[in-house]
Amino acid sequence: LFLRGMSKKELTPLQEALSQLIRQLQRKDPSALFSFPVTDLIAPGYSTIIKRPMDFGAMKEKVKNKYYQSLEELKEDFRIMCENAMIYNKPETIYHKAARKLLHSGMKILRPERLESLRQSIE
Ligand SMILES: COc1ccc(Br)cc1-c1nc(N)nc2[nH]cnc12
Repeated sequence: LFLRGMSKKELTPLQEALSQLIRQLQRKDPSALFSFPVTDLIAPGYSTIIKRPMDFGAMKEKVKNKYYQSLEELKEDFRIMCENAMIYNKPETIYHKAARKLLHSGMKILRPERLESLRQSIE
């Protein structure tokens, strides 16, 4: 059978790079506040206030489905995820502060020169 030879784990270089970046970013979210979607149960009115919900689980799904065409698209989703939390949650909350801290450390992991050299290693 065709699938016999294909180990299911066979990822493209882009998928490998994206998965590695997500692993590094998730390490900066030890409370796993960003691992799963925010529900209206956890955060009343969230789905009406936040137009583009995003979380690490959704990012992994997009990698698996080959949705991302570039590293930059992952960076964009990561930024949206952090900004959502900073929009919905007031500045003095732990969630707003966690999001700001995550955004800051994530932008170091995703800094342009880092993505540039990663991009070259994929081509
Ligand atoms: C998945 O979200 C959570 C899970 C568990 C717990 Br406790 C809190 C959240 C959460 N709560 C709020 N208000 N804003 C967020 N932004 C990202 N996470 C959150």
